[in-house]
Amino acid sequence: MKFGVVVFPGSNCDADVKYVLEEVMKQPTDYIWHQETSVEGYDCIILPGGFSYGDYLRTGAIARFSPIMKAVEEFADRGGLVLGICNGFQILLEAGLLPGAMKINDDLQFHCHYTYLRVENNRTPFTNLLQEKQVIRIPIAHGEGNFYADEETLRELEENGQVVFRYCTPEGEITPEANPNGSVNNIAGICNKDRNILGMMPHPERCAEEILGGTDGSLIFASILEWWERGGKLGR
Ligand SMILES: NC(=O)CC[C@H](N)C(=O)O
Repeated sequence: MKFGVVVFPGSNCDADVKYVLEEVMKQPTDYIWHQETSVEGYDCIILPGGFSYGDYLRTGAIARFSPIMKAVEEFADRGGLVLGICNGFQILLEAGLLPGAMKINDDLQFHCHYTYLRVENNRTPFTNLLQEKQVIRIPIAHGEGNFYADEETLRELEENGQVVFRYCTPEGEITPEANPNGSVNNIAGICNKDRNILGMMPHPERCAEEILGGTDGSLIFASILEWWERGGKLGR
């Protein structure tokens, strides 16, 4: 399976993602500079974390106009897998590839620490090796992760099973205390209706090896490979 990691000016998790895909998951992986106009030859595109364009205006608001984003959108329209991590999630929202918007964390602080996530939907290419309601531990690092959607959009997200991860306690309870940024309904990650696009604020690439203190992140990448090996089908 061939991965492409898009590099925007200000991306800073691109090398981490490439390292995990190549060294831990053993998959061929290229960087794709944001001024490229094609993603041909790739099976999964990752928009990594960072501070594209210095987070000016709003996070992701400028990067969404990078030439590569048109190719990413067409790739996603054809059913291609797209994973946006943190700033990548923010870019997907700004690009309209996922619904909703990101606000500054409600305490105005940058949060950089582990969080617990409850898996709300394991019937996606990104979560098929996880159990429904399984609690995983993945770190966040952001100042603008306060996901917001209007009532109608939120209802649709919930009804369609598009909420993939929620911040929770270590026991899997959804509480305000477990929510690091004020995100509506404790949402940490969502997918599109077709489930081939996932945006998540936590960083799976930062916990894919024991030496880094956790391996839960590797389950996301392993799920993608599993899905691919099944010929792009879900279910066990
Ligand atoms: N780790 C990231 O992707 C970073 C941050 C992001 N741009 C923010 O909200 O602060």
